[in-house]
Amino acid sequence: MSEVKKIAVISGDGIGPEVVAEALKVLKRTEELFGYSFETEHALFGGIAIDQKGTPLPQETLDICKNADAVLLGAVGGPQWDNNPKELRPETGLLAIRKELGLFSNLRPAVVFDCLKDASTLKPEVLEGTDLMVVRELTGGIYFGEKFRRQGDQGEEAVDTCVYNVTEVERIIRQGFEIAQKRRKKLASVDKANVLETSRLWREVANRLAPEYPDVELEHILVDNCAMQLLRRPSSFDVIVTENMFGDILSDEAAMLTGSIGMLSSASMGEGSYGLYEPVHGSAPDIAGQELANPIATILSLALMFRITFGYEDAASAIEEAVAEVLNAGHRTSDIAVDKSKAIGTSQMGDLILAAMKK
Ligand SMILES: NC(=O)c1ccc[n+]([C@@H]2O[C@H](COP(=O)([O-])OP(=O)(O)OC[C@H]3O[C@@H](n4cnc5c(N)ncnc54)[C@H](O)[C@@H]3O)[C@@H](O)[C@H]2O)c1
Ligand SMILES: CC(C)[C@H](C(=O)O)[C@@H](O)C(=O)O
Ligand SMILES: [Mg+2]
Repeated sequence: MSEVKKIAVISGDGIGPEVVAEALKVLKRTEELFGYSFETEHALFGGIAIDQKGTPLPQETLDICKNADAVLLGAVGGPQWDNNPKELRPETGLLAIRKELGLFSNLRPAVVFDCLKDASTLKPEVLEGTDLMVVRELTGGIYFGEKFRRQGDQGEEAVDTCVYNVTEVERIIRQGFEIAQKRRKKLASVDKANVLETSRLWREVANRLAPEYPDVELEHILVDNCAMQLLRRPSSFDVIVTENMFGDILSDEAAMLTGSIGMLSSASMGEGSYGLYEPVHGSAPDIAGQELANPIATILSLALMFRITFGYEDAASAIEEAVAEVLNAGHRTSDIAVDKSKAIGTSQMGDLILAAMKK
């Protein structure tokens, strides 16, 4: 019997509980098939925590996460909290949990499944062979800089500051190089060095580190051009390393290469093997409670947890192969279905993936 691994489970808001429920079914199936043991502990987070505990990130939730080996997160947010003051917003909790757990590196793989090429809005021949990884800096930049309002000469002003120190930049760019070394050895460092001082520091650091990774081909690309090239030549990208806000935007763009944001998984890491795993998508209030959510992003995030935090490559591959098998057999949730009338629901998709899992 293997050692019991502790997983903190945060369902959150909107479709969060629906997609996490499917991932937990897969977790249980993994125990049965491979003999691994997991202990799960559920914690309140986001809008539901604001309603029940008066804060998006209760101390108890943070403690449960810190005591676990990994965290599985659904999504947070919703219109009912959109007009709350900053400290009572679900998204504030999301930034706080990333910071508190030291998760500076957010890995967002975007892989185009052959059978889903017709689900994308782009031409299939453009998507052919696309398999890229966005490495997004997650605990710095404009998300975490000082923010305030003030009175200016022409009325009220709002200020968001973007700060990066050299240590923050160096550790994430090293991540980019190291991940590229294990892949196709191409690194696109994305910045706005023609305008932003933080980006000029970013580029200097990338150039300084490059000689330490002579096997990796480094390309600098401005973020506006990168947004365009992602649609023009997506398959030419291997690893993209970029700052917090650019990574947020480019990863949603990359989602559409795969057909839907419901396909995009993510891992948020610090220095060690501890990680938080969540789909890239949000709480999708427009489809919540209707069995319409695609659970694959969350299920694939669980596969990333098995691979990266626990080193359970067999279980990770079993999940990924089961997802591919179900998609190849033509099953689709409505976000990736060409013929929406044949689409299946959230739990049906989860059940099919379970059934397809093999040792
Ligand atoms: N990590 C997170 O928890 C996270 C991430 C992004 C947004 N949010 C929050 O979620 C709320 C909604 O944000 P949004 O609408 O901009 O982004 P969103 O990702 O929730 O939804 C964007 C669109 O994609 C669709 N979609 C998303 N996930 C899907 C899935 N699994 N299956 C099928 N369709 C899916 C939605 O129906 C919607 O049309 C906001 O409160 C936002 O702050 C949270
Ligand atoms: C909800 C929001 C704060 C979050 C982010 O911008 O990081 C989300 O868009 C994401 O991509 O995880
Ligand atoms: Mg985002």
